[in-house]
Amino acid sequence: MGDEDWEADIIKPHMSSCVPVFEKDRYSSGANGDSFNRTPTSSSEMDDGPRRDHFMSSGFVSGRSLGNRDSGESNKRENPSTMGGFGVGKGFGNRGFLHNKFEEGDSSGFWRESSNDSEDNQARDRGFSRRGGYQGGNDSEASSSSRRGGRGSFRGCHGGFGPGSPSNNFEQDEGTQYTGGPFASKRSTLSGTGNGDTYQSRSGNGSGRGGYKGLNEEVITGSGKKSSKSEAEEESGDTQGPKVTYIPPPPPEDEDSIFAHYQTGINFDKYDTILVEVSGHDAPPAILTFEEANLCQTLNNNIAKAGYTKLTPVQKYSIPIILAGRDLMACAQTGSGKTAAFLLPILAHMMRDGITASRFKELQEPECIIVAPTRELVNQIYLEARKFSFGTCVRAVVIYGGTQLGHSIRQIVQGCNVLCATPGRLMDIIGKEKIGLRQVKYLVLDEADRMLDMGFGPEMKKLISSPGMPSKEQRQTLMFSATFPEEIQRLAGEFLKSNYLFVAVGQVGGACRDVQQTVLQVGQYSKREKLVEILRNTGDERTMVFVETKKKADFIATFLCQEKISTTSIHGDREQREREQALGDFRCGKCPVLVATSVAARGLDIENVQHVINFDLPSAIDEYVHRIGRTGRCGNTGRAVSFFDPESDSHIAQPLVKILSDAQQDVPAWLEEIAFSTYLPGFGGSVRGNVFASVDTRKNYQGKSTLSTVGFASSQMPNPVDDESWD
Ligand SMILES: Nc1ncnc2c1ncn2[C@@H]1O[C@H](COP(=O)(O)OP(=O)(O)OP(=O)(O)O)[C@@H](O)[C@H]1O
Repeated sequence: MGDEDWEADIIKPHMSSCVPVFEKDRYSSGANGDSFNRTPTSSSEMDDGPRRDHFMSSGFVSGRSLGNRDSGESNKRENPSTMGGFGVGKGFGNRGFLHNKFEEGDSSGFWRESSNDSEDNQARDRGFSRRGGYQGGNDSEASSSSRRGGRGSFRGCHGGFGPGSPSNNFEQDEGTQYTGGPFASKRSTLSGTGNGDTYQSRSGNGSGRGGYKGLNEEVITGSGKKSSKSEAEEESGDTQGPKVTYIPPPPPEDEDSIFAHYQTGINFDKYDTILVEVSGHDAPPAILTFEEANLCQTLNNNIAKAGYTKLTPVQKYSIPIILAGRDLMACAQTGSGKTAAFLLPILAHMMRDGITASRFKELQEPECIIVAPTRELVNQIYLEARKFSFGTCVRAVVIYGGTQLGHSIRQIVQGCNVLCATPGRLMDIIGKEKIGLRQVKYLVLDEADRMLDMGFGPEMKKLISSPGMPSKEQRQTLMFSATFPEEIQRLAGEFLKSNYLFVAVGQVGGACRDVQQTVLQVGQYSKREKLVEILRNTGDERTMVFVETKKKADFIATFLCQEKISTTSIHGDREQREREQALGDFRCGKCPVLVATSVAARGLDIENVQHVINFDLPSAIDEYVHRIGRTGRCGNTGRAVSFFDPESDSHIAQPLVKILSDAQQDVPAWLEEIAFSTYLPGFGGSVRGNVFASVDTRKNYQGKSTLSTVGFASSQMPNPVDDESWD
């Protein structure tokens, strides 16, 4: 099979016609076998048979098996951007209205699979074909449950194109979808029965997600859920299927490790020039220094030990707002310190108000619950919470899916004041009555737009209506993200008091300007070659390569290993142990290349990621913003290169041009042309992921800007205008 066919072929029912030789020992695990950083043991391995076939086979065989051993602000807002504009001198100019070659709904393009990597759902897959790296088509695990059966059969096929009956095993329940033309909303899912020999289209119901694609959620049914089982059940591993036994290693306890941090970059001081807008009534003045926050001594010590000397803009504005007890929706660029912006004032309040010191109890009642969409991210937030609460009686706990439920419970019963959790595991633990909600004073939704969208929104609604959860009037609810599409902002109203404040640092949804963005036109079939070329030039620079599907992540990771580029991968089909190992290998530089799906797009704060490559562009522009935000953090500079394939990516051309323009990046003329040719007059409207909420959307309710704008330092804060009309 030719290179060109590999992606198309994996979605064809005649897949069995491609039965590459399974080379079980090709990449036998080394002592440290959790990553892909192996090279073929002999050159002949690279040469047996056509090279492309070789990649194909080992990509899916070895990729799977390898990876799966258990083993001051300015006083005004700058250039407020107008929606739908392509400003900053990079407009469409006189390009004329070209014939739209990639018309909407034109499904002649390529199929594309959704990677469906919503983190909380991956546990359902654990223990399957990956164990031992190989299973035949008639995967014995397929019988463990009907649902698992379906998966098992697919995995059998996926896991090695083995000697079973792969022709019957084409089944994918992960939301494979067509991408037609621009703004394609057709979302078809190849699904199947236990035998997996049927295509079952789910197009039309938009998978309950309003027909947009690409956020990698797995929770997709007409009711907004993918399967009849709750995410919590799937995540816990406590229902059907093999029990999850993974217990994550405890983080280092020594002070040096707890306070380890990386340096702020040369552009950290430039944060001061970013313009900030605060909307809502009676916003407290911003603070300029940590001292002004009047935090307790222990917190101040911890801040100093963490190496923080200066506040970032989102911290300057959010800390006093939270200290004043107000609800908040804050939008600030990636890597600009949102985590400390909510943790510090919450901890300060807890210290001030006094908390029940941690002690063993079967039912714990935390004062603060922080939810975030991915396991790795909640873990990271937990480490920050642990750092800032060091030496206090506040005990932070983290729980997330893919780990042993008993382990989560054991962590909790020892005492829990601040609970960092993924939604599924949280609901599970609440259901098991290990967590009571009556004492919750602070509810934080990090990556809030993601937490409120169709994937997690239902869980979040369940959470706020769970027995005991104080009403929004009685708790403080805080939402943070780098992106806040309009429709999500509207949904947020249900969670927030009506007088919540909205902080916008820079352009809402804008990309971090410290990231140099390049878009290259690369056809589907040239992407790998281009990728290798770039990686050879970047040498040991830490690089994240984003792809759209889990399978492709394995495939590309294996391919890169074959090219002798030390690579690991992270995606939702990997076991939690493997995900953490992969991240560890990437963090420490053992594998300088991490191939990832969007599961790693948000929040991850990894030192020295110099480079992000969008091998596949995401479907939604907000995802793009988060992905490239893995580099250029905390004042450091970074680079992002995106492969744009006009056949499949034209739907994102328009918002991409806007993101580039707003970040004062060069916009290639060809991209402008594509964007213009796919121009939708209503752009800025309702196509999910292409929405730019340049403001607090409460303004838009009135069709006029009626909110106070207080982008001022504390001493210059004007009185907010009276505006009761919108709340
Ligand atoms: N005031 C500060 N001084 C120095 N470093 C800081 C400061 N605030 C945050 N940092 C560091 O900056 C890095 C990025 O912070 P953080 O992860 O909170 O960003 P974020 O805005 O939440 O990003 P994302 O949108 O990607 O989630 C972290 O390593 C954090 O420790």
